[in-house]
Amino acid sequence: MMALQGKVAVVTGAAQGLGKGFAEILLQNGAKVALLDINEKAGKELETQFNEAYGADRTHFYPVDVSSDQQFKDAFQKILSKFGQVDIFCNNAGIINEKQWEKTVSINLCGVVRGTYLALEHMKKENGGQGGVIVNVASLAGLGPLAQTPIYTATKFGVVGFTRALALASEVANYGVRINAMCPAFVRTPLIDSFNSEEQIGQFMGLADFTRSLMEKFPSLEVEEVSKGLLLLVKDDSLNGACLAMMRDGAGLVSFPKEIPKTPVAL
Ligand SMILES: NC(=O)c1ccc[n+]([C@@H]2O[C@H](COP(=O)([O-])OP(=O)(O)OC[C@H]3O[C@@H](n4cnc5c(N)ncnc54)[C@H](O)[C@@H]3O)[C@@H](O)[C@H]2O)c1
Ligand SMILES: CC/C=C\C[C@H](O)/C=C/C=C\C=C\C=C\[C@@H](O)[C@@H](O)C/C=C\CCC(=O)O
Repeated sequence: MMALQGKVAVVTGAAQGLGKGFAEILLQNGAKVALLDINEKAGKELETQFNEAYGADRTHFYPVDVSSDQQFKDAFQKILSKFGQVDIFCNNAGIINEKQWEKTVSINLCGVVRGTYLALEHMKKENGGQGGVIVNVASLAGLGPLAQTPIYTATKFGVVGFTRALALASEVANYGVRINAMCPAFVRTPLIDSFNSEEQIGQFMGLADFTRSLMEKFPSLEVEEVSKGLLLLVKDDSLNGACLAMMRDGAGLVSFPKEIPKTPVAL
């Protein structure tokens, strides 16, 4: 298991919700944490709260829009200047917006790619790096379709596929970096109210009751429960290319079929 004492972690979308929970559990386990978020007010307030709770200078906030290549790169350099290294990188920032769907893709998928590649360039052994672990936050909607949010679903399937492919590349090329994905079902954060917002859901508002039925099938998890899943994917150094599915009735590592289950058709 990876010891976190003295390690340096980066968490995107850290100002609230799951990202705040992930940052806190990493701090509680001895890591220093760089908080990245587009919400500057909330991020600065959380930096102060965490420094008071876990010791001065254990946390620093960096205002970053993960859809901006330059902002992400600039922040990463500032993090290296302040902390000297990055051992853990959690790409968590994400939104639901089926109307501004290019924005959703740019944040949920492209933002994860940007963060992953920044971390990988720093961590991989062929670049003189010390190795490390990257956790990309997908969703249960990255394993099965969420009818009301086809674009969000596409981004999460993309995060799962990208993570698994890069984990395989890391194994084959011996990068010394582990890359895993988290696939939680509904979690009690402001994000899940999106399904009721015409501004975010647009043409799919008529499917709100279908999502409500899914919320009955998958009762909401608490941030604290999901944060334990992050800790597992960070600490268990046997896990690379793992997808952790998390639902109220339990969590499990997804077993992807070696062969695609299919019904033969005559062509
Ligand atoms: N809440 C759920 O039910 C649930 C379930 C599965 C997966 N997820 C995923 O977990 C992640 C976090 O979701 P959450 O529920 O905590 O949502 P949230 O809305 O509570 O928090 C998201 C955070 O990301 C930040 N953010 C948004 N756009 C950004 C950008 N362009 N650059 C930087 N930061 C940005 C926000 O300011 C906010 O602090 C998302 O990727 C989401 O898809 C959420
Ligand atoms: C409005 C959306 C709110 C939050 C999005 C967040 O990512 C939460 C997603 C939660 C659940 C998604 C469920 C998707 C369900 C279906 O695709 C279905 O096929 C189930 C998929 C896997 C089944 C797991 C199981 O039953 O073992």
